[in-house]
Amino acid sequence: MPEIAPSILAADFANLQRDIEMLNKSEAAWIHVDIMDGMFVPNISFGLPVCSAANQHARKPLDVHLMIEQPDRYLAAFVKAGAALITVHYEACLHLHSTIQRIKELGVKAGVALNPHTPVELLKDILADLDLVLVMSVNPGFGGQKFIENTYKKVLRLDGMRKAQGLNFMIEVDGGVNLANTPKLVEAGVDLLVAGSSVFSSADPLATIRQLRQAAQV
Ligand SMILES: O=C(CO)[C@@H](O)[C@H](O)COP(=O)(O)O
Ligand SMILES: [Co+2]
Repeated sequence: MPEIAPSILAADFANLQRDIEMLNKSEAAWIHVDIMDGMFVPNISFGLPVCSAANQHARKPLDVHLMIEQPDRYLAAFVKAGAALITVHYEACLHLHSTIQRIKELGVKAGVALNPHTPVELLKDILADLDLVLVMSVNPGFGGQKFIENTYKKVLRLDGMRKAQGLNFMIEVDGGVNLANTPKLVEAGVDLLVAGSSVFSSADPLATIRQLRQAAQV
């Protein structure tokens, strides 16, 4: 069943505990944590202390999306800070296979994210090692951007590769996800939908998460 991972990038940082407690009560399956270093992406979000603080209150697993250069330097620290799943960017890893093995050795799930211009076919020889592939549906770095329509085709191709290889990694889509595009994304093969501004900018975030989950039952 497709699940929802609200991104706390769009939460009220001055009331982060309140917003995480709201997510605890919600139908969200994961809490998405966006880490940006101002180098891999042109924005700085927050780092280890905020991830740790979120983890102290979260009763859902943390899905940590590392938008940072040379992520190997921080893998162990993010596991200590509460990550249950760590996703690194294909474009940020020179030795991706080795990075994925290190994440797994640390005892958490391992994912790879692809920027909008990166073809899913480049992952062919590492798919069997992955728990998740994150298809970026905006250019990484900011919340609140417009969904890129080519994402559907990428997800369809990735789902085809998953079936052809008999694998069961999850497909996650991140950026501009809303009630309107959720059904088509699920039909294309998405298992996990990240939603930042569509949840936290809505009048009733709890209801929006419920509606996103319903929209995903296609
Ligand atoms: O990784 C990112 C952005 O780089 C995302 O996780 C955003 O935080 C999603 O925000 P919305 O597009 O849903 O507002
Ligand atoms: Co993200």
